[in-house]
Amino acid sequence: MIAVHLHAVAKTYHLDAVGVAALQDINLELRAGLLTVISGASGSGKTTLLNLIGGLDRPDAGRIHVAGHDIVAMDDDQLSDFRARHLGVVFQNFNLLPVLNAAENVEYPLVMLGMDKAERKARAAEMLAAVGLSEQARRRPGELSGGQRQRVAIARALAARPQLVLADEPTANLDSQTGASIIELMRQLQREQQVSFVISSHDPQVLAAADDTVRIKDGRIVELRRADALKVAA
Ligand SMILES: Nc1ncnc2c1ncn2[C@@H]1O[C@H](COP(=O)(O)OP(=O)(O)OP(=O)(O)O)[C@@H](O)[C@H]1O
Repeated sequence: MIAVHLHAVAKTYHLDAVGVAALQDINLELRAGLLTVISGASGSGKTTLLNLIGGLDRPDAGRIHVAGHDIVAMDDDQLSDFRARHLGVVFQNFNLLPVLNAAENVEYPLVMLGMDKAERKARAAEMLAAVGLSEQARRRPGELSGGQRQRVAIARALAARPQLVLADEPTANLDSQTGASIIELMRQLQREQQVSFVISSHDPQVLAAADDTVRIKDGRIVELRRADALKVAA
């Protein structure tokens, strides 16, 4: 099963009169139910690639299918509905809403989906328990450590039971020990919930946890490594 398929994808940003080719001729299939890490130096195009897969940005050329859906063909409303139902997103800087407590942050995407209140509350409690934060449910982000904030963000990303979770440098703002516990948590949830994770990172701890790895350089794929079936099943 293929979670993400990119065919001949290109993206150029225009700054004044100068064009920056952020991605060129990207052809890639990411396997479903695995943890794939996209690595590469700063400026290589990792964030651009995740933003295209997540429908936050649109390619100049090429086709992108996510969970079998052609996301380039969708209009903005269809795309935001698709994102809400099928994708979870984890950011480098956590992106929690500061006025909401941990449980409310996790519930927020479920409100957007129109889920009823009792089900929402139960799901948020279940997700906070899964990331080990039941005790902190009523705390606001400002009262949590960086690692705890990222756990809340992971609970939020998984709350709507998406098929795919995208995480852009999720350990970049954490010390290495906290980063290690976050990647271990993502690994565990990815396996338990059989969800596909695509993570951009140059953190060696994150790379070590990957099934498949894609390395990009100057906007092009320079290496694709796929774990063998034995490791994937382990
Ligand atoms: N909104 C934008 N406007 C103009 N240029 C951009 C924009 N976003 C990215 N770029 C350029 O596109 C290229 C790829 O950037 P991208 O952010 O995807 O790389 P990255 O690998 O994620 O880098 P980092 O690890 O530093 O986040 C870079 O040259 C960058 O300067």
